[in-house]
Amino acid sequence: MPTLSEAEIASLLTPYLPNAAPVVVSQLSLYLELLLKWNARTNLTAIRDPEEIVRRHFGESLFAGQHLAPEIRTLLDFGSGAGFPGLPIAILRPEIAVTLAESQNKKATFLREAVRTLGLPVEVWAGRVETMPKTIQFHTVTLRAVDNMAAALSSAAPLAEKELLLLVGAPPIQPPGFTLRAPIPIPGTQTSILLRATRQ
Ligand SMILES: C[S@@+](CC[C@H](N)C(=O)[O-])C[C@H]1O[C@@H](n2cnc3c(N)ncnc32)[C@H](O)[C@@H]1O
Repeated sequence: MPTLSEAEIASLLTPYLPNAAPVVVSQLSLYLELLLKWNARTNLTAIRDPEEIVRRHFGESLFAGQHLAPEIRTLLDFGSGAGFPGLPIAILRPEIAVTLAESQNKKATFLREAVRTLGLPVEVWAGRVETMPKTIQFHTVTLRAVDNMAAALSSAAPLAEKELLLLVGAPPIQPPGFTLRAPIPIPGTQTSILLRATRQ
């Protein structure tokens, strides 16, 4: 028996993604079970309550995913941790080639297992973003809850062809060459906002 039924997951997601498609909810259910199993023996996320994982991690990631332009084909999730926001975005928008970059080995190992279990064509870069080939670019780079956001942004900016999509507590300094758009409130939280920075 899954920890939460698919109906319960869909209901918890309603503020972030009304009318989630059944295929999205069933993929998220698999992801939740795997995350709970791994998190019981290795610390992937401090959020342990399944409903909170659905709301905060899945919901906020899917909310961000809905603010991506329809034409996006490539996306890098910088410091993906246990997969947020990149993996729910890959579930929501399977036509996007998503790369999850994560420098901690145990988290990158989990990400590889999650991608295999979910059967998603997602790449995992197990290392620091700064060690990626300098020639690579992605349409959009996402960042959520990355420590030292200023340093992360200066590493992320050259990789973003069009846009940075940030889930942050407060607007950061505007990265050179980008225009910060108006902050978008995220449902269910006063502590973080969604920010788009588009290349000028
Ligand atoms: C606080 S966690 C947040 C994870 C996830 N984005 C989330 O919102 O739950 C930040 C993650 O970024 C990773 N990280 C930080 N700097 C990185 C870098 N330069 N390259 C790759 N991963 C990085 C860390 O290992 C950590 O797992």
